[in-house]
Amino acid sequence: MISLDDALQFIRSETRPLSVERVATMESVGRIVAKPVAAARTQPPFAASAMDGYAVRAQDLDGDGSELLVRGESAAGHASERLLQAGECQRISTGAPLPDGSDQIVIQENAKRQGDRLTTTDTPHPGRHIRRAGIDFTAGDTLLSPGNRITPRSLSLIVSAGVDTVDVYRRPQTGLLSTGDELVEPGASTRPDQIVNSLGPGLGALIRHWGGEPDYLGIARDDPGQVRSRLAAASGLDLLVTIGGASVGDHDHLRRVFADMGGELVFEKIAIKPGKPTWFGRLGGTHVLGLPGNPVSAMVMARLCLKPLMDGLLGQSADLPFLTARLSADLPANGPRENMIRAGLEARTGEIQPVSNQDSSALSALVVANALIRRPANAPAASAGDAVEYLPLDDM
Ligand SMILES: Nc1nc2c(c(=O)[nH]1)N[C@H]1C(S)=C(S)[C@@H](COP(=O)(O)OP(=O)(O)OC[C@H]3O[C@@H](n4cnc5c(N)ncnc54)[C@H](O)[C@@H]3O)O[C@H]1N2
Ligand code: MOO
Repeated sequence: MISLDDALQFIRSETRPLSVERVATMESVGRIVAKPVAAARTQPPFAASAMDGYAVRAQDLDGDGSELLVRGESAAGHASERLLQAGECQRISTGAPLPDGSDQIVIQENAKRQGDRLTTTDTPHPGRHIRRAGIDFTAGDTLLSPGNRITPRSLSLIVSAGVDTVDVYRRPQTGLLSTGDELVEPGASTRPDQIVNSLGPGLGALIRHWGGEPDYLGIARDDPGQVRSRLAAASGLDLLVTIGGASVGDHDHLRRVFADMGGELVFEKIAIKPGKPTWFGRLGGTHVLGLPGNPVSAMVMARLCLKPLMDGLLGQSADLPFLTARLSADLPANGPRENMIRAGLEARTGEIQPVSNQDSSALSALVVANALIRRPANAPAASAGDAVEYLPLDDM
């Protein structure tokens, strides 16, 4: 058995970023940037008013009731053609281009207008209420860098910059294979001795959420021939995730068939709870990650191993973002396996506490939890108030 850290080291050394493809900006949310994204235009493209009011020449203001002649208007989308002359001002709206000759905005609250006469007691402050051209970015500026995930926020940014396409890493094509005679697909009628294949949809959603393209390969029954044909169907994919059949039972054929087909094992068994039977290898050019069938074990190990594996394929850091919090309850000494305790982190107090049900089949407890407390192998008992490492579960 190896440690989680060693398993992650193997995963890192086995994975390389996938090839790069060009996608339309409008379709790019969730993708990982592979090449720097540069602005195709400057924003704002012109000096613009930040307020509704009047564009003036600062030198025309004396702070003592200056009187100006209102001539012309600059509205958003309708730039004024007029050059502002001495003693003149122009009506201007927020976001409208500054007329040539003006260098200050008087907001309308600070002015009194009668016909084409404007009086204001504003003092001269060149640049007041003006957005210079390019205060957001200038054409050619790098807006997004390799490794950045395109979010709704960054989509708005690159659309404003006139970027039509983005070079991103190809999505990992990820096969997903359930195994077991007891499994029934969601929605089908079930006998009392059957179990709904809940991990198929759950892991499929995680694969999509983490930037992959899931390819569901169905349920392989506990039959070596069927397991073989499903493994063969994964050839050509970047990654195959198998569920169940990872342990040592008489009906756990997966690992034997994988070896018969020439699969090369990188590691088997991690000294961790839950998730000990997790294994990792390669079949042809396809990475294979074997997750245990117990639902909590599978979900936890997906977070701990599948996410870093996919991150590696997507040119991302494969590190797990552990944080620190204070315990609000005592913990007993830990055994020889590192323990990932399902826990609730109270955001208000920053305190963390295990949820009551730690069974590796209890999805209800995983859903109540929002974090995993990491207890090192053989850790001594811990007391309320002690600092512990935890992993937030907010991205799953
Ligand atoms: N003698 C030993 N027995 C077990 C060991 C061991 O070391 N020695 N390890 C235990 C641990 S730890 C785990 S975790 C489980 C993992 O077993 P498998 O990966 O072989 O999983 P299965 O036996 O196929 O299933 C276990 C459990 O999970 C349910 N399951 C399976 N697939 C799904 C699915 N797609 N959706 C929902 N539920 C699923 C299955 O019905 C079983 O209840 O082994 C221990 N045994
Ligand atoms: O991890 Mo098994 O993963 O302890 O139920």
